[in-house]
Amino acid sequence: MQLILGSGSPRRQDILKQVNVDFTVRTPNVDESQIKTTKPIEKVSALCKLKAASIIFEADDEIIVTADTVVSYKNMIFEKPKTKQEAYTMMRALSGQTHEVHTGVLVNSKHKQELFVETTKVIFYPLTDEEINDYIETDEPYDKAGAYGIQGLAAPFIKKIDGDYYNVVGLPIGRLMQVLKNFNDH
Ligand SMILES: Cc1cn([C@H]2C[C@H](O)[C@@H](COP(=O)(O)OP(=O)(O)OP(=O)(O)O)O2)c(=O)[nH]c1=O
Repeated sequence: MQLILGSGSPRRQDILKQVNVDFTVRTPNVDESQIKTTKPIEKVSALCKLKAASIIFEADDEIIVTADTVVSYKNMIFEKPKTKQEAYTMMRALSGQTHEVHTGVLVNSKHKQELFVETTKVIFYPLTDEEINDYIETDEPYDKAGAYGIQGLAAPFIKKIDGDYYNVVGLPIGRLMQVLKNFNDH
């Protein structure tokens, strides 16, 4: 079996490296705007399927893992902010509140697919305008769902999490390894 990480996300690659898993990267190429659903679980599920469909098997024994992460708050989905204004709005909404981070993961071989969605609750401390404005001046928000990186400069904003930390960073490694352990390729 050869593990292919179907993701260009440096965080997902770092998490797999951290646990000494051998893998190669194949970056998906998709137009995420095709997926119109406003339901977060449906959305991450559809997006990891779409990403998987854009990656070609190069050998019969490959297992290709794709993932997608969104933040949901009330009835809104927060993806990557495109502008400073969007990043501000997301941080302002999350300030002092509880939100959810959902990561969909698809494990795909030529014979079998397994999809799951892992959810982590995150509680933010109340943030001042100065904290938000300083943060959105950094590069950090713009390639991250919800406009923050728990693993970076946003660490002090976090009051509490309930669930898998690695899921917030983009890859729920524990659950993924459980699936891979039991993934019978026949
Ligand atoms: C909430 C949060 C998200 N993120 C990241 C994880 C994901 O990389 C990103 C969400 O974008 P995704 O669309 O899930 O993934 P991606 O575009 O980075 O990579 P690819 O499609 O090639 O797999 O947000 C953090 O790094 N820290 C956080 O605290």
